[in-house]
Amino acid sequence: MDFNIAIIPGDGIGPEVTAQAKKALEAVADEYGHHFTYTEAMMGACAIDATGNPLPEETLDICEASDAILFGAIGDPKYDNDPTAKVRPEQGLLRLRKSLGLFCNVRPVKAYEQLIDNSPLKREIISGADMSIYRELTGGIYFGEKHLSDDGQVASDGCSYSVKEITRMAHLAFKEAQNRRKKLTLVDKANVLETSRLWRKTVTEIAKGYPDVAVDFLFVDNAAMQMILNPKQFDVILTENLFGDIISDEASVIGGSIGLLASASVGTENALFEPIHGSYPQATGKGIANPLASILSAAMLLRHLGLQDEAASIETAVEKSLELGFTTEDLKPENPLSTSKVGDFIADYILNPEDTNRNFKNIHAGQSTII
Ligand SMILES: NC(=O)C1=CN([C@@H]2O[C@H](COP(=O)(O)OP(=O)(O)OC[C@H]3O[C@@H](n4cnc5c(N)ncnc54)[C@H](O)[C@@H]3O)[C@@H](O)[C@H]2O)C=CC1
Ligand SMILES: CC(C)CC(=O)C(=O)O
Ligand SMILES: [Mg+2]
Repeated sequence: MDFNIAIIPGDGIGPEVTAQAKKALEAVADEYGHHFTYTEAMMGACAIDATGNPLPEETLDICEASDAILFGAIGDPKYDNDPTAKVRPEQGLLRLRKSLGLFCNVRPVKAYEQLIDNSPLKREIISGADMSIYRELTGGIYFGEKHLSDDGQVASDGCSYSVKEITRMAHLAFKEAQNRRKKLTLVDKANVLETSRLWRKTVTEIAKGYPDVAVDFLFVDNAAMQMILNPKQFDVILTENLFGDIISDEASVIGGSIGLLASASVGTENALFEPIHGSYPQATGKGIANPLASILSAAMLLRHLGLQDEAASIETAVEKSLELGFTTEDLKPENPLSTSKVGDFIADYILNPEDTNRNFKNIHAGQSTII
C-alpha cells in the first residue's frame, strides 16, 4: 500500500531518533511490499532560525495532507534560558496539536521483563506493570490565557475545560479500558480545582454507559506516589493536559527509560506519533540518545494505518534488542550501542528475524564506535 508520511525531525536529538524510526519504516516497507513517501517539515527552534515562525504555514499544510505524522522533538536551551523570549519552539508544537485537533494523547507504559533487574525499582513492584495514559492534549492550562503584569511582578496562566472537551476524551479512554483490563482511573485535583470537579462530574456521568469498566479517582499528588509504590494498580489513566505530561515522565521510570516511551496524538482527522521525551539537548550529535521511543512511535503509526503485522514486527525487533542488550547507554551504561547502531539492528531484525548470526555479526562489527 502507498502512504504519505510527514516527518518533523525538530531540534536536538529529534533528527537523530526520527532517522532511526525512518529506517524501521523502510525495512517494513521492503519486507511487506509497501511504499511510503516522506515529506520533511520544520518546526521548533530550527524553524524559528529559518523563518522566524516555530510552525511555518508550509509545515501545517504538509501535515494536513499526510496520512500520518512522525515527529521527533523540539526545544533549545537558548529559549529555555531566556524567559523573556516572545517566540518559543514549544509554541510550534502546541499550535500544531491545536490546529490539527489532536486532543487525545495516548502514552502506553509497560515494564519490560528484559530491563527489570536493572531498574531502580524493585522487581516485585514493577514486574507486570502495564498501563495506558490518556492525556488530554489541546486544553487546560497549556492553552489558557497568559498574563504578565506591566511591572513584571505578577504572572498568571488560566486553566479551563469544557464538558465537550472532557466528554470526547473520556469516551476514548473508556473504550480503551474495555479492550484492556476494564479499569479506568481519573487523575485530577478535584479537592482544589473547579476544572477537576467538572472532570469528575462528567466522567462519573459517562461511566454509566460503560458498566463493565471499574472507575476510580485519584488526586494527582497521590497518583504520583502510587505510580512508584504500586504501578500495577493502573490500567487506563485518564487525565488533563498538565497532569498527564508530568505523570507520564514519572511512569517512564517503570518502562526503564524515557527513551522507550512512545505516544500517539489523535483527533478527528490527523494523527501524530512522537516519543514522550524532549530534545535532550545535552546529547545532540553524540549518538547516545535512545531511538526506541521514536521507533515504537513508528509502530503506533503503522497500527493507526491499519498495518497490524507490520507494527508488531517493529515491536518484536525492539523486544529483541532489549533481550540482547543492543541498546543505548541509558539502558546499558557499559558497552552501549550508538543511536544509529540500534536503528540498524532494528531495521536488520525486521528484514531478517530468523538470522541471529547475521544480526550479531553486523552489530558487533561496529559496537565500539559511537555514531
Ligand atoms: N515533545 C517535545 O518536543 C518536548 C520538548 N521538550 C523540550 O526539550 C528540551 C529539553 O527538555 P528536558 O526537560 O531536558 O526534557 P528531555 O525529555 O529532553 O530530557 C530529560 C532527560 O531525559 C533523558 N532522555 C530524554 N530523551 C532521551 C532519549 N531519547 N534517550 C535517552 N535519554 C533520554 C535524559 O536523561 C534527559 O536529561 C526543552 O527545550 C523542552 O521544552 C520537553 C519535553 C517534550
Ligand atoms: C511543549 C510541551 C508541552 C511538550 C511536552 O512536554 C510533552 O508534550 O510531553
Ligand atoms: Mg512532557
